[in-house]
Amino acid sequence: MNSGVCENKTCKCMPGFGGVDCSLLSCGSPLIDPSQRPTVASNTSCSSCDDGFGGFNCNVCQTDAGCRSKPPSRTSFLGNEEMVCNKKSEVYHNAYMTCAVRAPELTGFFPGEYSLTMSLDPVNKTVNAQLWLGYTEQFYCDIPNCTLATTEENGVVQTKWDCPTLNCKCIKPTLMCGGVPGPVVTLGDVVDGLKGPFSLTCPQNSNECDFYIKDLSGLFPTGLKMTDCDLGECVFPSEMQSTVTTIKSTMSPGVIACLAILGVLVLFLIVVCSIARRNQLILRRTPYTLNAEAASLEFRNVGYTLNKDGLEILKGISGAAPAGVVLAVMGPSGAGKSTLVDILAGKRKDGKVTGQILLNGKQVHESDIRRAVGFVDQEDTLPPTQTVYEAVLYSAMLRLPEAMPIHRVHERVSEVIEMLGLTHCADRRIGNVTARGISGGEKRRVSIALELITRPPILILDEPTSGLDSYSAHMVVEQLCKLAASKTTTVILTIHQPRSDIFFMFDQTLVVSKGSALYFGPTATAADYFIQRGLVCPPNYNIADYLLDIAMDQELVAKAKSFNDGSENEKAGLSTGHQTHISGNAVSRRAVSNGNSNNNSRNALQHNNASDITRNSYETSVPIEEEGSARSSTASFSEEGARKKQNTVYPVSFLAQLQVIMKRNFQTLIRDKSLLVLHLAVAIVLGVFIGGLYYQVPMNLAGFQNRAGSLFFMLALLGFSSISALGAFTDTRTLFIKERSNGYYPPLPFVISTLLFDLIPLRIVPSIFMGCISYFMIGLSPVVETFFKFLLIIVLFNVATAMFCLVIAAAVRTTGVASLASSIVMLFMMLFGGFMINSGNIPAALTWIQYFSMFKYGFEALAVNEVATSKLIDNIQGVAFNVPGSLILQKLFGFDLGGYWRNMIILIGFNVLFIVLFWGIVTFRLKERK
Ligand SMILES: Nc1ncnc2c1ncn2[C@@H]1O[C@H](COP(=O)(O)OP(=O)(O)OP(=O)(O)O)[C@@H](O)[C@H]1O
Repeated sequence: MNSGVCENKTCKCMPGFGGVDCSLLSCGSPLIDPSQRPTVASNTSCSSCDDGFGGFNCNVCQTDAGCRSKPPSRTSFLGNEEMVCNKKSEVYHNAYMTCAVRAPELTGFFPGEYSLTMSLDPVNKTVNAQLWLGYTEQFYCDIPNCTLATTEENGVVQTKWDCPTLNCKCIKPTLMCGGVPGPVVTLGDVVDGLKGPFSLTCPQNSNECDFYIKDLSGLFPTGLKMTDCDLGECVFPSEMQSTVTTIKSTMSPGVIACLAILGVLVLFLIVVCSIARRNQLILRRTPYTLNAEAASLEFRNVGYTLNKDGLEILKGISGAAPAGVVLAVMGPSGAGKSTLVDILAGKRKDGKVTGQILLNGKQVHESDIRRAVGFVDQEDTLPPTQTVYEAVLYSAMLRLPEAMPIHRVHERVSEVIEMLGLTHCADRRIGNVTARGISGGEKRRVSIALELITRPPILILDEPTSGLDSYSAHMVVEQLCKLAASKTTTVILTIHQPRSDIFFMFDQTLVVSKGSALYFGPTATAADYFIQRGLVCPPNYNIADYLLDIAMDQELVAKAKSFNDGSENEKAGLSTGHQTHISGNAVSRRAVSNGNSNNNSRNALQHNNASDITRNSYETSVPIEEEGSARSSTASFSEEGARKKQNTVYPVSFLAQLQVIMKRNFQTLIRDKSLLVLHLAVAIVLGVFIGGLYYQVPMNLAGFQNRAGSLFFMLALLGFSSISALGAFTDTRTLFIKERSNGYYPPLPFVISTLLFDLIPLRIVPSIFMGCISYFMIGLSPVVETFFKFLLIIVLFNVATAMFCLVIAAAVRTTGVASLASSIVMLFMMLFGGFMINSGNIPAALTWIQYFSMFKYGFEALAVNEVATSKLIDNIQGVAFNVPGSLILQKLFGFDLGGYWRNMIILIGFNVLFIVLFWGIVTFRLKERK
């Protein structure tokens, strides 16, 4: 016992201990050989010590004379020195100490007077300690590898022993360690399991020391105060070389590290913001032009095969849309029109694409095609809470050059809105299935307006007239023809079954049947082409309908294809050249200007001159230049080059993108109040409910259960309310994919804006509301610091669970699967959260699960914060007890009592991890694939 070294039933004891197993106190003085010192019976004290010595076991010198009363056991370095008694806290050779221990928490369980004896050895860097209740030793500890530092800070000198580990042994049977009847609680396991670190701090001119063992900090929240300390060692004066270090800084290394990380983060943000601002200013100063010249698009042998089953959807289709024409791609449903225009627009396809696409006669990269093309999809994906004007304006602000003055942007928006006949509904909200807004046809035109706003060199539209009445369809196609005629934009569109008047507005027609081109050439000569092949359009029959009839009937298709007039170029495929298109264009324009709904193309051919007049009038109706400087599309591409130099392919800077997206998200939040109001209302109602249920809980056994229950229930509510993030994100996800694909903005500003507008109003504010209400109603700790630490944890927890749901929402496409996955994971996290099963009782094979539970960290932090410093006072069957809450937390829940900050940091870690995951998934997964 007591660190004695025993061999062959003989023990060599430490000074102050004796007996066969070193369990008895020895008296006399440490100057006597330990084996010669007189011992006393167990559980009794030394009645007297040698002169000049005192303390529990006569180890502590009191006077210089005492140290000199016997010959020293070692020799002085200087030879003729006499020993002195050093009573200062700075120890040089081997000091002994006896203190009374003040620990109200301990006396609650084990009443009596506590003393601590210690041997402090700076040479061997060890400390040995024994705790006594009365004169009965309860436990002892061997503490190796200590470092000793004596410091002076603000004039106060103090000595601190820091030891990383300790080995303690509880002595049985004793009151504290068990084996005797009486105490409700024993500390045998706790003491035997102590690991450290340990520290002892003794100020110079004080008889009080602080004793700290990390594992016991929960048991003794107010600390273990050592009073009436008596310390002394016999040393030679030459050994007393002071090593006092003066400390200037008052900050701990942890605080300094945190401040340094914070500083680096702030610096990083400042640098990023400065670069972003610089880029914005450069873009604002860059001279701009809008595209003023249409581009041509030629496609050769375009084929498309599905990867999964090798199905050939397109079979070598060729054609061209020269600059400034309208090319219509027609064909029956499923013929491959959408697939073709997707490929022409440079959209990412799942299958294998073959063939060539030439922009302005040159083969360019797919991304260059995407930049040159404005694409209007078959489906309308629009922001439902915006008005028509706002939707077009936001598109303009994201896609027109940032240098363009805002009044010019507004003018351009009004111009496009008017062009598409949307003026009457400009201030109406777009709406969706739940909130009715503008009509389907108006939505179609808004989709076109969003793309038209930038006046792209090529505009590709998939079924722009679907869902429109014949008047609107005519108007839309007419506007597209005007656009093409103005020579600023080439238009390629798919159309299912146009009316004849619309049909003759197209310059070129490509008829697709089962993935092959049946006809490509001027619209006006389509009828003649088929007449030559014996396929005559019946009188009074819409020629467009007749073409579709042929395309659907494989016998007729075969007949058309088998005809050989000797001119391969005139067969379905690439047509002869530019002149052909111009003449075709001229023919069709005539049909438009006459309002001719006659289906026969021969009639159309008779009005060639009128069509030219109409074209001229188109040219004057659409402004070509912006801000006075006309530029070719080549010039526009060099402007792209300037943007590339600034590492951006977007016309507006990152800051401008962020500003526009955030403004739109803010409007959505304000206009679609349901989610915000619901979250706040639920937070308030549930806050009051929890507060009422656990109203002013007392600090007894039942109250302890209620406190822990209320904290866990709060976390459960917040965790499950986070699942709403799934639905909220699913709504915006489709819009993001479409806008990203159309080059509105990159993922980062979207991610930042989504996080800000989900986390602040829907997670942080409601959790603060609920926390504030329930905290004071339940009667949790009134300490201000504890309250703010509580709020910090529930906010961090709620943000982490919401981020987790956002990650699931981004990763899983199906909302049903995403909700199921989130709910199940949430339930498992709850199960392993520390409330439902004690962490010490989890089967070994499953213990790892608890480390993934955000509930565990949140609950442990909340419980430790709330209960660790409080006391549980109750009376069970007449037995009164007064137990520190910390003991219950440790024993009942297996919690680490010093774990508040660690749990908080882990929750922050979860947040950071989920934010990075969310960004990664949005960036690398949420891409349009057709
Ligand atoms: N990724 C795909 N997986 C399976 N089938 C596909 C895929 N892409 C296209 N197809 C098939 O290819 C054919 C052509 O599709 P596409 O959408 O291009 O036709 P469409 O002419 O535009 O029809 P509609 O006028 O009805 O929109 C259809 O039969 C379609 O089912």
